[in-house]
Amino acid sequence: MGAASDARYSKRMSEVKSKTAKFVMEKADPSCQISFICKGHLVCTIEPKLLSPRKLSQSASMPTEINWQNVLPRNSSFDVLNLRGSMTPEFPQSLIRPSRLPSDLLSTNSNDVFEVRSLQEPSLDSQGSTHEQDTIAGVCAKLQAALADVTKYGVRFNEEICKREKSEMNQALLIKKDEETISALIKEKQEMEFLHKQETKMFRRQLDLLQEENKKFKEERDIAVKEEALHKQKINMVQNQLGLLQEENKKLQKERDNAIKEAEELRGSAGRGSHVSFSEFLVLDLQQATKNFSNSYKIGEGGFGSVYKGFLHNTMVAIKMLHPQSLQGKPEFEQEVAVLRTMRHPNLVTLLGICSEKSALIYEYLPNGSLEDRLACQGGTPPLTWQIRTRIIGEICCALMFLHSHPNRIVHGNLKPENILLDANLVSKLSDFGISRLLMETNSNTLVYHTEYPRGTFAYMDPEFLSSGELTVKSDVYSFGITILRLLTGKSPIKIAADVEDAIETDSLHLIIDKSAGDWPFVQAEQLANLGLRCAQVRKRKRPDLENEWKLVESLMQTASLSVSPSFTSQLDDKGIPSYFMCPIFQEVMKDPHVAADGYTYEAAAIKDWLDSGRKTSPMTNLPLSHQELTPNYTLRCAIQAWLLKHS
Ligand SMILES: Nc1ncnc2c1ncn2[C@@H]1O[C@H](COP(=O)(O)OP(=O)(O)OP(=O)(O)O)[C@@H](O)[C@H]1O
Repeated sequence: MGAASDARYSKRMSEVKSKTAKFVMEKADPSCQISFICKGHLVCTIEPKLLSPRKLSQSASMPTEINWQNVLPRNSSFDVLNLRGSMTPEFPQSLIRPSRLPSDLLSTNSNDVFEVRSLQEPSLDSQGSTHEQDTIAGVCAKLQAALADVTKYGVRFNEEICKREKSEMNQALLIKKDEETISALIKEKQEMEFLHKQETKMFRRQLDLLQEENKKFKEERDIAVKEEALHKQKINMVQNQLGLLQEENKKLQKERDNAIKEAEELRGSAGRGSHVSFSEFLVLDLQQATKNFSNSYKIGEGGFGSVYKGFLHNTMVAIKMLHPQSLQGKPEFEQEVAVLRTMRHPNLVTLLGICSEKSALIYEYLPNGSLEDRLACQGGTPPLTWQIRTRIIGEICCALMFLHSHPNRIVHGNLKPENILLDANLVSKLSDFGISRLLMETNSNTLVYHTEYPRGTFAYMDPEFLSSGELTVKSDVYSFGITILRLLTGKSPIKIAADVEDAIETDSLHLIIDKSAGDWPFVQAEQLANLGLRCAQVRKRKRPDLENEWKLVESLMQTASLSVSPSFTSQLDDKGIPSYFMCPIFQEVMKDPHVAADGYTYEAAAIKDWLDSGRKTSPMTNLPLSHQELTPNYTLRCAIQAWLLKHS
């Protein structure tokens, strides 16, 4: 049994310390051998004493009533091991054996106990022995109960010890793990430090490189800044020089214009030269207007060259550049300039100027492109209505009559929808005078231009001009006829006259009229078809004079109620009258409008009075008039009449 609590153990300990142990030592049966232990160490042993038979009987009769549970405090650290057996008077040493060493008692095996075996001594007398036996049996029973308690307690103790040991082992394991983790962390830290050192080294190297680069960059930037400053200085100088040159150029242009004016004044009315505002442009002007002939400014390409859109002297213009390698281009360029600079008409494209250095022609810009493109609805534009088509026929008729009756007697020579351009209000203007010709009077009093190389667009070309090389006003009438049929049917110009003729003969004209133009009134359509066919006769002598057809054209325009073109109505004066209808001299709505040599339209009586009074300059521009001829402006007259009808 325990000699004392573990806390009190020392190596020199040789006797029991606890009260209970002392009590047991004193009270235990002398036959018992008891070993006292503390913290697993044997402290002392009391040996059993051999008793005399009397003493033995005494002791046998003296019940050993030790209730160990009562003796030992429950929470005592003093340990009572499992004792089993019964007290005997004789307790031979050989019968007591420690089954295990005290340290082994940590085992939970309930059999790990000191075993005490009692030997039943034979009784001395039968009565006394029976009583004695009963007493011993009772004591034994109590002792066994006590031993059972002790066994239970011991098992619990063992369990407790096991738990502690396990937790200690776990702790040890945890400590081991912690140690491992710490060593791993230390290793990692060392690696990190190593890497950090390496990175720091690299970073320093890079920093050095960057600093070097930065230095270089700064040096280069300083040089660039200096160069830029120099460059700017140079640009300023060049700009100043350019400004001076431009001013000088303006002066020169002014001087030149004045010189031309003077020359023309000297030449008098015989002069056929420039009299309307017409300029010579610099290549620089054109470059600025077209962002150096950028492709995004290109609007067309023809046999003559490329056409660009541009903004020149606050005006939108179209610039036609002659192909540098074009052989025919140069004479065409000169022809176009010769014709257009002397003429102004509402249905002729206005030539604003030229750039001789680049052989460029500068026109007013016509935003709706060519009639051919609009008939083909190129770019998704809506189809032209029959009313607009009828008006265009009237306008072109008017332009041709103007050209043919001009003092210079001009034949356009290349009339076709590609050469009819449309302004913002779809008012048509005849363009491309490159192969137009001034007619000469022949011996037979007919006006003809003769060439061995007839040029033009085959489908629209007068067949007699093709075969004879004789260009006359009737050549334009033929082209005009084909253009009328094309506007009426929307068909290709090749064989168009034959197709329309067939349709009329077979009463199927309605089938070939262009439906996209809307509900063309049949009578009107038929009249136009017949007019087209008359003009497109193969024999020129069968073709009509346009003046003779004008009445019909005028009535067609009026019926179509189109004569008031949007361009006329768009500019109304305070009384709501289109300003184009007013005579610039009389300031009244015109009844008989006529175009003068300056391109402006006047009331016939007003301009005649002006000229008869001896004045030789334009009432609008004050510039000399190249001639005194007056041409009726039929389209305008038609427009005025329709407008008056509507507003009466
Ligand atoms: N004044 C203008 N305003 C707007 N566009 C124009 C103008 N002049 C020409 N164009 C555009 O440029 C295109 C080509 O012009 P044009 O037919 O006059 O060139 P060209 O070289 O004389 O052609 P061609 O082969 O008929 O001789 C036209 O179809 C038209 O789209």
